[in-house]
Amino acid sequence: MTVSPCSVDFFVYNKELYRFLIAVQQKSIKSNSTQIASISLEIDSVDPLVVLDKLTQPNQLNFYWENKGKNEAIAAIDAVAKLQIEGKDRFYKSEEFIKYCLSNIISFGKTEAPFSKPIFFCGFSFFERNCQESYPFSAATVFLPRWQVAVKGERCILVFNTIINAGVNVQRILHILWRKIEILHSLGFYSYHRDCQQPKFSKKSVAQPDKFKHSVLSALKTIQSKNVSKIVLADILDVKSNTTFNLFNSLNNLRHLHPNCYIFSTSNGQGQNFIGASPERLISIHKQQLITDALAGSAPRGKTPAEDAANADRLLNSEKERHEHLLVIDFITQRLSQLGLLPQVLPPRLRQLSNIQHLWTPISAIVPDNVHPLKIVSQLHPTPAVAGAAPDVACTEIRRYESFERGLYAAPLGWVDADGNCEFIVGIRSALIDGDRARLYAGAGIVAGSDPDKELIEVQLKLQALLKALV
Ligand SMILES: C=C(O[C@@H]1C=C(C(=O)O)C=C[C@H]1O)C(=O)O
Repeated sequence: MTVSPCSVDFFVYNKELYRFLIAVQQKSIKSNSTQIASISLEIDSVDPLVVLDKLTQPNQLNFYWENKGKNEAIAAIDAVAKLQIEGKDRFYKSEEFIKYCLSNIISFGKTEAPFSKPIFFCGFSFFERNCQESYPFSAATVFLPRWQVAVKGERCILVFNTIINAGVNVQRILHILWRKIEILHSLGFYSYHRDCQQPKFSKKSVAQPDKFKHSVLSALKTIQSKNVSKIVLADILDVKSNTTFNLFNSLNNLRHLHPNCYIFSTSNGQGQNFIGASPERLISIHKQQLITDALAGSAPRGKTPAEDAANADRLLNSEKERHEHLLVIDFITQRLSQLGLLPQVLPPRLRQLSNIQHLWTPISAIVPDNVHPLKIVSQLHPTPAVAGAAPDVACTEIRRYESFERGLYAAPLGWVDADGNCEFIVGIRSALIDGDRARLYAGAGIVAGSDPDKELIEVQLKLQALLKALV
């Protein structure tokens, strides 16, 4: 049953909700502490991207997440609780923040439905601190949204989180909720048309290709002489458009162009957005079943089926690419074992995207109750897929070679719920959007045997895939 302010059930619900909110308020008064009421209701289906487009304000944090393969999309708008920090223990502090918030949340509604429990949205940066002072996102942002609209298959769930203390007017809160449901219903018929009109880019600068190739050559020498077997080097593409980038049309393009990737966007509430279409899952945990992707080793898609199959064959049999890939598997299995988990390496396969294909090995494990998802994220980030091997040494080299701030690029981005379910991706194939400017990021793993020309082609291929979607 879905709820709407005009349905017959509305009055029953309204009464029940009123009683619930009054009870939460009484608890807040008794315990002299602020409580968070989390109300979940099934509503008529609406596209979460439309919700984000129509309901978000520029000064609010927001988060968008879509996985077409799993028939899932979530929009999270505005924050009732947030943490923005930096430093070595940012994952641990985020975990503590989430646990503290959860101890003050009281839920109402259909909590057995998908995405009906309070969810915390998280974005971390690649390094524990951003060196570039003007970089617009914190090294860690975690927030509990005020509004969350999620679609899973045919079902659409609204979660409304609201602060309750002695001073709030419960009637007014209910009025805000029903008004929002009315607006959401009015958005149900709205849909996007693909916007293929590329803007005119008045300025487009690839960080000089020669500089990138020079860095690859230099990294190869370091790999020969030092205790590091892989360094992932990234490059940027700065674009200035003649109009402001349209975030929602760009995301709509991304989900059509990359249906088998995770589509994501997060805003800092100050006008900047970090968006992308990532093929790489860092971890997902569903009912204690963890899956992580070892994804490294790349080849272009072919123009014909025969060329495509030949490229795939070459990739699967290339000693260099397999070595690059194995470093990631070894690291992930080691780190999971250190946490007391028993990783199972599943058979290797190909992850074929619209313009590129990767070697892909899913790894699974059962997560014990006492291991929080963010503990696993902190153990796994950064993997050799985006840093190198060993990651610590590789990170020092990355700072030496790359003259730009990685920020949220190649870093964990995702959500965690109250039951330890979560999904985090690695923020690759991504861009920072700021008005009429965009900075696109892409990288490639350098190992002994890497060819600077081929690595540059790989990076450019990845950048182009994203550039095509921006409008
Ligand atoms: C670093 C990136 O991608 C990573 C590097 C890959 C490679 O070098 O083969 C493949 C997939 C990703 O793990 C990126 O896209 O920016």
